Amino acid sequence: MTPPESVRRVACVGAGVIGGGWAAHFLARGYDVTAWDPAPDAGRKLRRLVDAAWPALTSLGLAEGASTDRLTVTETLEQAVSEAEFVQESAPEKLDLKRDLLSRLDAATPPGVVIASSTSGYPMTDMQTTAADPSRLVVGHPFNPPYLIPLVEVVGGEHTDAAAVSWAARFYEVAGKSVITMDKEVPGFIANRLQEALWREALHMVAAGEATVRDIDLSITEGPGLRWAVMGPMLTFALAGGEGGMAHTLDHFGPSLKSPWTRLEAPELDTELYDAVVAGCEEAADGRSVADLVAERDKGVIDVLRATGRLGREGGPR
Ligand SMILES: NC(=O)C1=CN([C@@H]2O[C@H](COP(=O)(O)OP(=O)(O)OC[C@H]3O[C@@H](n4cnc5c(N)ncnc54)[C@H](O)[C@@H]3O)[C@@H](O)[C@H]2O)C=CC1
Ligand SMILES: C[N+](C)(C)CC(=O)CC(=O)[O-]
Repeated sequence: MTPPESVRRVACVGAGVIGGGWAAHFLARGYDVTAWDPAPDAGRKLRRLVDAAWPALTSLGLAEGASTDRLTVTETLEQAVSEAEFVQESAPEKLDLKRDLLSRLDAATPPGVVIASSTSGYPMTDMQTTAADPSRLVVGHPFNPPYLIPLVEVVGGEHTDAAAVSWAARFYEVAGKSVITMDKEVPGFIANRLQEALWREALHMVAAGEATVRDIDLSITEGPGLRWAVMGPMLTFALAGGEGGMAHTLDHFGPSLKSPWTRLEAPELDTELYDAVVAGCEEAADGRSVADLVAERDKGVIDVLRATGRLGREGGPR
């Protein structure tokens, strides 16, 4: 198994929105990228996506030797992976298709090479059922576009070797990604469960004529979204408790979790959950006081407002 730090050749199988974004990311990080996709015009679309992303990636800073010339679009899947040291699968989100494809990739990829799926939510346990060597199959779930959004969620299936999960996590770090490695297989992983919960509520409100699509998006971009680029939902709500932190937030706003207006089944806010959330926020604060966190949040929000041209307009941020 090639050490993650020594990988030079990456294969991207499935080169649509996400596979193309992965190819752009790996190219910008200086890798040789081979890509295969069965669509007749996939190569042209892939090169168009990469060329469109390249100016932004150049402005962000390319790795030494990075070049779009290091992209090779192959005629067959087997050619794409024959010398790959890592494989990123980004085919359609269809379970049977992924099962068959991962088996094909397993058969065609040199032994010991980790194969990661971009799946948005399928457990690897459900996808690795027919592969001859399921031990090297992991989930490496990206966020669109992978060449700009750093997060990748890594998790194995029941038959995945723990070494493959840790290898993949390390490789993604070396390749410039922000990695969350999950110990438990949870459909939808972490971020999709969170953002799709919000999306479900938004769809309910549109269906009930309670909010327009425009107002739903504005409610985030002009509200919580500004904070979420700087601080996640837990620490953000800890600051809602002022000096009392998350403990006060839970005491003050916990009962509203059971409000009749919510459509989402709320967990029982029992002592175990209460203590876990409070302790988790204290750990995340990492010694920073509430005042430190408030200052950090406010600076970050101002930076985001400025970066998105919303600072200083008449009437303040809009
Ligand atoms: N679009 C998004 O925002 C995100 C998508 N994902 C995941 O990435 C994967 C790909 O999604 P998208 O890129 O959005 O879809 P897409 O439809 O843009 O691209 C899928 C590509 O797969 C190709 N393809 C079809 N059958 C194939 C096969 N048997 N083997 C290889 N390639 C095949 C298609 O020609 C197409 O180019 C899915 O698992 C999706 O859940 C993950 C994160 C975000
Ligand atoms: C819409 N989606 C479920 C495919 C989104 C993702 O999986 C991650 C993202 O890019 O938000």
